[in-house]
Amino acid sequence: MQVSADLRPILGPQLVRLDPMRVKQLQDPLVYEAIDNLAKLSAHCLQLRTPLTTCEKLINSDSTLYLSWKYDEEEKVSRLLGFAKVGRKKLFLYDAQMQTYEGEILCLLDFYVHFSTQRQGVGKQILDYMFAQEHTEPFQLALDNPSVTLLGFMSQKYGLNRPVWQNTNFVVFDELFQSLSAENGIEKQPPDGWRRPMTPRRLGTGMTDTRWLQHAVSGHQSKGNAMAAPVDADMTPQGALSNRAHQAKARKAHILSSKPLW
Ligand SMILES: CC(=O)SCCNC(=O)CCNC(=O)[C@H](O)C(C)(C)COP(=O)(O)OP(=O)(O)OC[C@H]1O[C@@H](n2cnc3c(N)ncnc32)[C@H](O)[C@@H]1OP(=O)(O)O
Repeated sequence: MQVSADLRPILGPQLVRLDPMRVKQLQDPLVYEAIDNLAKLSAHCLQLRTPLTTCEKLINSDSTLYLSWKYDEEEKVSRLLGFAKVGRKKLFLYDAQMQTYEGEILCLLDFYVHFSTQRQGVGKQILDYMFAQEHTEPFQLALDNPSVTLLGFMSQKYGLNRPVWQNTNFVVFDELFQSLSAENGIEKQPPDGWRRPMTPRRLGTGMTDTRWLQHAVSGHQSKGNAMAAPVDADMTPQGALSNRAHQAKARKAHILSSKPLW
């Protein structure tokens, strides 16, 4: 995304952290437009009707944008290369054994590198910078409805290849739960803001044990959009990389295209 101006005095270094206050302080229509246009490409890539990211939304949110850009001395233009938008969200999660957890976790909400610059290491640079700034390890990140490309990226660049899909379309990695589990018989302390709720009480006759958890949460509550069809719990990496990503994408597209009920 090209801007015919030298953005060095405005943006500073080539990898920049833009929290809502910083975005507000930019006060530069050129930069706002360039970020919004890059976010539109991200939405187009994911076949979303509305961009997940705009500067206006960022200013009014508690999300942070990590932006990679560079100034081309020869052509005297600035180019926005890619961005990652993250935010902390309180999530209710279950692991592959249906143990339940809840806590605040850093979520990757939107991640895009301009198509002309992909597979040149920009995405990894952005996430590495983000992890350092947020004092977070890659396995502690939740991905909001990740694309197949993003799952491949996390596997290849960070060795995270055991995604655990949640009914909310978030994905966390098995390593997150491993880091919380007992070591040498001693239960590890969960991170701040985390607790593992008691095993849910049995419903009905008790014939179903914990199976009800698989289908109990059928839609994204915050979107107010419960769906009739539950997502199949295919926990194999292959299944996660293909079927479930497509299902999640289809569900998200459905949610975005649904007419409001009122
Ligand atoms: C929560 C969410 O935001 S979900 C949406 C994620 N965004 C997208 O899917 C949009 C399209 N993709 C992109 O914008 C980028 O490819 C990103 C952001 C996923 C990664 O950025 P890049 O700058 O390409 O990453 P980087 O160069 O550091 O690493 C490349 C790795 O990403 C993966 N990857 C990137 N593009 C592709 C592709 N077209 N096909 C398969 N794997 C790919 C591979 O693991 C690749 O490693 P390799 O080139 O050694 O095979």
